[in-house]
Amino acid sequence: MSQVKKIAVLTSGGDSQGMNAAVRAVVRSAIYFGIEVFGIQRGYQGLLNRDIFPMDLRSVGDIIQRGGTILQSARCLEFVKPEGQQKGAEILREFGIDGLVVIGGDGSYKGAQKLSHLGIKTMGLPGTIDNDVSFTDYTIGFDTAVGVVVDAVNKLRDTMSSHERSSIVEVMGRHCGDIALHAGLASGAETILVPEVPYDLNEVADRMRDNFLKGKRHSIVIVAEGVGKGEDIAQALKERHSSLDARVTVLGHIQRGGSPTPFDRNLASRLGDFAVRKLIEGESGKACGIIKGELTLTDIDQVVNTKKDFDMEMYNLALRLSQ
Ligand SMILES: Nc1ncnc2c1ncn2[C@@H]1O[C@H](COP(=O)(O)OP(=O)(O)OP(=O)(O)O)[C@@H](O)[C@H]1O
Ligand SMILES: O=P(O)(O)OC[C@H]1O[C@](O)(CO)[C@@H](O)[C@@H]1O
Ligand SMILES: [Mg+2]
Repeated sequence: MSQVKKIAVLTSGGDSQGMNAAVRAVVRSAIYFGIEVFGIQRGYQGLLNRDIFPMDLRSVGDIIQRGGTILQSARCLEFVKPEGQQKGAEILREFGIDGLVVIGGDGSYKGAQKLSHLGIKTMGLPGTIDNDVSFTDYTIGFDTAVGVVVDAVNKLRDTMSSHERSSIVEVMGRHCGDIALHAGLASGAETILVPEVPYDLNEVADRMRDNFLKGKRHSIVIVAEGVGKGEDIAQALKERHSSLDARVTVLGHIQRGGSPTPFDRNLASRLGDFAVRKLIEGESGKACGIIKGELTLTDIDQVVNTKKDFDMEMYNLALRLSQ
């Protein structure tokens, strides 16, 4: 018989497509295994505000296909402080909650780590478009966000080719170039600028000019926001070669919206159920992930202390194929 009788779930940090599918999976699996489930509104802020309510099977109906998060999300500064974390742990105890599932990114994981050190059984689920969480190949929302970027680049290509222009596309990913990399390879971008790889703007400008001379009719540059502003890059390129007619598109929060892809829905469903089953088995202070298709469990301490590797092979491939 499981020691876990009541669990809670929250979504934290920037929302991501598939968070709803993850919440649904947590709620429905918990109920299936005879566990009471509570939702916490607005992440750690809602926890501190005691915004905690029971969830049932119907409360997660009709959400698997919806972007955003029905639990809403927040960035809560109070929770970064030890007093906030202490208060959060006390509130969870007051509600009789024996396990907490935190769906969020690397920052949210740090909050879960702190709660776990305070004796709360926690499970992290990687929910962020950034794909910057270690010990998982993919985070929930990343695939959908990459799809949004690729769709936008497809459209930009049409008009850029007609006018023989360059398109500078600024994409999200605070400190991580994964959205830029995966969208860049999938959309055939000639240049991918990411925080993980140093670059020389003179070389980038020369390469773009040469590509036009070789007969290319457009040039796509994907810039991860961690590198700098697309507008500044465009200006710098034009200063090097005035022939480069570079136009900037900042995709912004559109990347965080829309219906999750089947990949994100399935990832979220598998991970949500896995988190519940692992809590029942007595696991705590862990992060759930997927590595080479297999669901994995890693100490959350290790996850928050490890920076995710950047895939240089994929980066070089993208450059090779876009000659
Ligand atoms: N060091 C920390 N200790 C405790 N809590 C933290 C810490 N860092 C972040 N958090 C909590 O997690 C929340 C979300 O973190 P953050 O804003 O970094 O987003 P995230 O979870 O990384 O998601 P994303 O990067 O996708 O927006 C913070 O607002 C804060 O409440
Ligand atoms: O929505 P906000 O708070 O402006 O945060 C934007 C940041 O959140 C992310 O979208 C991740 O959730 C980052 O890629 C981006 O830098
Ligand atoms: Mg983050």
